[in-house]
Amino acid sequence: MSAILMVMQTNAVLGEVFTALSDMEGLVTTELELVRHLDNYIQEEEIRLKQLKRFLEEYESMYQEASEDVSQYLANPVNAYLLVKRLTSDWKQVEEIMTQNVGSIFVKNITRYRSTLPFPSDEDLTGAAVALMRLQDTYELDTHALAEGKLLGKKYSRQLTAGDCWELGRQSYNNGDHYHTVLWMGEALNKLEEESNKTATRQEILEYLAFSTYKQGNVKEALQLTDELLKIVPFHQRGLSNIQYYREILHQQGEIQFQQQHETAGANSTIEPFNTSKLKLTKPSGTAGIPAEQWNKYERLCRGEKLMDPKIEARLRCRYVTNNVPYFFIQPIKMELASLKPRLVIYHNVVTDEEIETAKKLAQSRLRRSTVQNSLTGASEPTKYRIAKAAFLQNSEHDHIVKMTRRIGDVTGLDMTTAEELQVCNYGIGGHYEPHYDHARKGEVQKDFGWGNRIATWMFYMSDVEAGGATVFPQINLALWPQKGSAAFWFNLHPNGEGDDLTQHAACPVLTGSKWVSNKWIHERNQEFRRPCGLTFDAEM
Ligand SMILES: O=C(O)CCC(=O)C(=O)O
Ligand SMILES: [Fe+2]
Repeated sequence: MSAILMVMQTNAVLGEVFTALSDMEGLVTTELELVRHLDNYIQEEEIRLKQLKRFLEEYESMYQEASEDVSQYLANPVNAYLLVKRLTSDWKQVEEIMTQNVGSIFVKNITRYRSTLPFPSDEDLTGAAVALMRLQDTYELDTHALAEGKLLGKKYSRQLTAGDCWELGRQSYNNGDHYHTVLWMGEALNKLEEESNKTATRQEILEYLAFSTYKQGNVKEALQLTDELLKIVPFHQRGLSNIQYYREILHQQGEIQFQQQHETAGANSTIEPFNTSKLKLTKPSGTAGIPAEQWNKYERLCRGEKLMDPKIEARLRCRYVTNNVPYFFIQPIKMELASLKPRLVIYHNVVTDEEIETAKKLAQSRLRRSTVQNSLTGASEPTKYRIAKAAFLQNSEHDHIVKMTRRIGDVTGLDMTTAEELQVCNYGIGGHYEPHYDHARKGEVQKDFGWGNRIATWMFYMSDVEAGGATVFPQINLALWPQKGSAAFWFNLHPNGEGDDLTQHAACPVLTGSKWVSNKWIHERNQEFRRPCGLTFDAEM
């Protein structure tokens, strides 16, 4: 991935809802409203049907009476009158009730709600499905366990139906992701067998599963699946041409004999569970541009694997610091050394719960899908590299923000007047930020504040995260686990102004819970006497 530079804000509509958990909470209210509407609608329809039933009963009983002896029945002038009445004015009422369109009134009301309540879009659905796939890959989650609503051995949600699995497979297929299509269509196929009320059809599942199985390089299995599809729908156009194609490939590979080419591949008449472990499947690797082994390390760190050299780890200590700030003499700050090279520290209890609440509240209504600045064009655009929402807060907005900024200045000894505004960031389902550098690297365009490059990053952790969501540094085998109230600090640039490539870092996808962080990017200008520039790369901070 070309390094991502400035993180900006936009009003981009794509995936506006699913990208932050705080906005997703609004969807629960939306759903409650819809449930209430549907309930009212059903009640109204029931009243309507009751009225019709009353007419029916009356018509039936009158008919019964009349049919016993028609002429005697009609000899009664009242009966004659009632018969005429029933077939004229009464029937008009029946027709009116029958044509009452209660549904469309409710639909209109709901449409009106769409502008006032948060509603997810199709992009949100795709985004949420992609996020689930990302979690599955990063944390090596088993498809079947996920479909059972289990995460890390714990039952979290209700089971997915065959139809739900099919939909996840279809979303993956539409994204050109055949690996996850096979996993989820396979699960859909197995789930379908257990269902008494079918939520998908075998035919629909097989159509996707067969093709994606082929795309993943399993021609023989694709042939069998297509064969099964053709047993259900013998004239399936695409199925017929695909099976021909698969047979030719297998024949060329010497896998089947010529006479077998026109025979069915011996698909079983009994339905066996579909077993993906027998297939050759290739997991899509991360973002283009990040070497596979680096991506692999990033994922391992996210999963909590310990990769740091124990000798280095043994040199990491905790201590209390005062930085010669009188206030800190009374209450020293607990500093934990997380890495020596580059020097990276964690400060504990450096932001209060009240300050966190203020920052979240101020940001809440302004959270926008994070965009990144394209390093070639300089344009800000929404991206799959960073799925989160962010807002920038000015010091003038609240005394708490001033205090937070001042504290960063006091602890780091750096000048805050050239720092960027405080960026508050919330991650939603599978929200993440792929490996990147905070500073502009050689040849890259960064929004120019006239303050030089981002010399250092200060990041407050404003929440704990139930599972996942670590900040990892793949080049130095380091994972930081969010701890509400603490902050991470590191220099992105060497003292000579060159970027430090070892500071590459990423936000792992959030598995469960909600993650809030806030970044203060500190710039080079005005730090000349606070962090004198050096000539070497290795000068200590
Ligand atoms: O959320 C995190 O853990 C890291 C965020 C980050 O690296 C960034 O916003 O630049
Ligand atoms: Fe970053």
